[in-house]
Amino acid sequence: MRIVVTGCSGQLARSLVERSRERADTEVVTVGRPYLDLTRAETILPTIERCRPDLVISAAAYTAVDQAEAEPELAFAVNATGAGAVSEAAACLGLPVIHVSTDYVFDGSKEGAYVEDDPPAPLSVYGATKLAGEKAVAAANPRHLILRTAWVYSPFGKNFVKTMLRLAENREEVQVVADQWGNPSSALDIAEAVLEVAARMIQATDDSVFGVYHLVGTGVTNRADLARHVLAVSRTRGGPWALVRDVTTAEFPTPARRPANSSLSTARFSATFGCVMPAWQHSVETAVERLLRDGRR
Ligand SMILES: NC(=O)C1=CN([C@@H]2O[C@H](COP(=O)(O)OP(=O)(O)OC[C@H]3O[C@@H](n4cnc5c(N)ncnc54)[C@H](OP(=O)(O)O)[C@@H]3O)[C@@H](O)[C@H]2O)C=CC1
Ligand SMILES: Cc1cn([C@H]2C[C@H](O)[C@@H](COP(=O)(O)OP(=O)(O)O[C@H]3O[C@@H](C)C(=O)[C@@H](O)[C@H]3O)O2)c(=O)[nH]c1=O
Ligand SMILES: [Mg+2]
Repeated sequence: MRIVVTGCSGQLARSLVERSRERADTEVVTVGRPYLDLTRAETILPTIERCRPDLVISAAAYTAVDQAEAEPELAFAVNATGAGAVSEAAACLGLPVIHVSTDYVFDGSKEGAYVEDDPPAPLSVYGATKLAGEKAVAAANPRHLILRTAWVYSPFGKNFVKTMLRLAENREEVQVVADQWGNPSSALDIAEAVLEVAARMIQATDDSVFGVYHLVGTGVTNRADLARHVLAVSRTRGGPWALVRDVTTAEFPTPARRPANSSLSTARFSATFGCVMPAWQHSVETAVERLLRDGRR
C-alpha cells in the first residue's frame, strides 16, 4: 500500500516515514511546501494525484498554539480550509483519509477522560481552527478517520520533551505548569498505530469504522511531572538535568488559553482496532535515550 502524508518535516510525517521502513508492504510518501501548500487550494489535488496513493494522511497543520492567537486567519486557512481541501481531494480520487486532530478542541473542564462524543469547546484559536478542520474533513469525505491525539513529542521537530532538555542545559531550575493534565503521546507510537489501521481502512467494505477516535499514549500526567520524568531519565543517562518547580497556569501566562484537563479516553480506538498504546513513561524514556544518543534534530 502506498500512503501520501501532508507535511514533510512534521513530527508525525517523519515518524510515519521511519515506521513504514519496517514494513515491506507499506510505502509512505510525504508532500509539502511548495508543491503542496494548504493555503493554495490548487496545489492539493494534483500533488496528491501524482503520487498515486491508496490512502491520504492529513498530518500537516499550523501548530504554533500561541502564535495562532496573533494570526487566526492563517491558522484557519491551514487547519480548516486546507484540511477540508485535502479531504475533498482524497474523495475526488476515491481514497479514504486519516486526519489528525487535537485534545485542544476541548475546554478541559471535564473531570476524567474525554470520550469522542463529548462536546468540543475550544479555548484557543488553534483549537477552534482544528475543530473547524474536523468538520470540513468529515463533510468532504465520508471515508474519513479523525484521530485526536495530544502532547506529541518525538526525536523530530519542536516539542515539549526537547524543550525541557534544552532548557536544562543552561538552567538549574525550570518552572512548569502543574495544573494542566493530559496524555503525552509519542509520534512514533502514533505512527505505528496509524499504519496498522491504514490497511484496515483501505480494505473496509462498510462504513462502520469511519469516524472520530482518540489516540494518545497510555496514562495521564501533568506538564510538570512530564518534565520531571524527562529530566530524571536524562540525568540517569548522563544528560542535562534541572530541578522542576511546579507553577500554576496563572503564574505562567501565555497568549493562548489551554485546557486544564484534556486527557482522552482511547477505549473506542482499542475496541475497534485492537491496539493499545504504550505507557507514556516508557515511550518518553525511549525518546529521551534516543535524543541523548543521536543528538537533537
Ligand atoms: N504537536 C502536537 O503536540 C500535536 C499535534 N497534533 C496534530 O497532529 C498533526 C501533526 O503534528 P506534528 O507532526 O506535531 O506537526 P509539526 O508542527 O511537527 O509539523 C507541521 C507540518 O505541517 C506543515 N505545514 C504547515 N503549514 C503548511 C502549509 N500551509 N502547507 C503545507 N504544509 C504545511 C509543516 O510544513 P513545513 O515542514 O514546511 O514547516 C510541517 O511539516 C497536526 O495536525 C497537529 O495539529 C495533535 C495533537 C498534538
Ligand atoms: C516551555 C514551557 C512551557 N510551559 C507551559 C506552557 C503551556 O501551558 C504548557 C505547554 O506548552 P507548549 O507550548 O510546550 O505546548 P503546546 O504548544 O501547548 O502543545 C500543544 O501543541 C498542540 C499542537 C497540540 O495539539 C496540543 O496537544 C499540545 O501538544 O507548558 C511551562 O510551564 N514551562 C515551560 O518552560
Ligand atoms: Mg516499507
